Amino acid sequence: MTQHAVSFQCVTKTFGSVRAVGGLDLTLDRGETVALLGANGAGKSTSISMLLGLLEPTAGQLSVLGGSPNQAVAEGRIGAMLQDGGLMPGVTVGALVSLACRIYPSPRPVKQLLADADLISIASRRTDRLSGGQAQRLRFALAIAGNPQVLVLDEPTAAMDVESRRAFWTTIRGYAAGGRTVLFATHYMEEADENADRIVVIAGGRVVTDGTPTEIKAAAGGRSVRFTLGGESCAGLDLLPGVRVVEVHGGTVALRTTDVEATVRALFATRDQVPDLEVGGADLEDAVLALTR
Ligand SMILES: Nc1ncnc2c1ncn2[C@@H]1O[C@H](COP(=O)(O)OP(=O)(O)OP(=O)(O)O)[C@@H](O)[C@H]1O
Repeated sequence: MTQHAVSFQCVTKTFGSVRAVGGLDLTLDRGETVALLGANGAGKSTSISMLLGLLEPTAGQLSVLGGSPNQAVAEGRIGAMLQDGGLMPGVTVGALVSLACRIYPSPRPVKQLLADADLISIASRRTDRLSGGQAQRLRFALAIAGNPQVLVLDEPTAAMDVESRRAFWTTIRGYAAGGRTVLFATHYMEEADENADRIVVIAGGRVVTDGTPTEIKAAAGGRSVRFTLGGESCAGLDLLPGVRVVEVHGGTVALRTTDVEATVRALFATRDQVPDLEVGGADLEDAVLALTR
């Protein structure tokens, strides 16, 4: 029996002439929280659908907790929150959560679920009267009703404002802290940066980058040092320690560096002055773009 929570081995999926997933090799260990990033059409949703047994791979092997996706779904060992997961209309939040619990062999207690998803105050509200954020919290409760070891979230916070998003991630982190595996697809880089142990970037349904947020930012030379040239030449800036890229816009220079301290020290050693110096935080979005370009 495999140790992996999730394993894709050379998985492909084609729809007619469209190759949505082109040989995906990816394993997730138990207890990991992994962000799946990629441009529109990169194959994130298709991969997630195969993981949940909603689509059959055209070729390759896929397993969840050592068994097939369908087996894991039936046993409540994998739960999911999908982008357009419909909610049964005309019933209350509490009734729908109770109903979901009855489907699974070892569900979480209904009260616990309502508390985990912050639904207690709206338990008697009808599901078709919920705000976008409340509906997402309900989808989250339904996703964890079977107490799954693997939780899959496809752009879970797309309909949420900043505050709801923050509260939602606190809840997810609490759930993941019990040794569960969480895989989430997102377009929000800061969400991946703040919440994932590991970031996997896919393009054409294949992994192009896989590492911790820090590793990915470092690999792309993710920090920037900016200053005003003030009449001085930019010759030699590309030779400063750590510098990977030199960009000059008007009178401003931006250096992308893997070693901010060494770069700044060398700058001061080689110039009389470094006006308007700014050190930019590592930017995951830039890093991912640089690595997928
Ligand atoms: N049922 C389908 N029939 C035909 N083509 C499909 C089907 N589902 C997906 N595709 C195509 O497969 C590719 C991958 O789509 P997918 O939805 O998996 O990407 P994604 O990374 O989830 O994109 P997004 O970020 O926009 O949600 C796209 O080119 C898409 O048009």
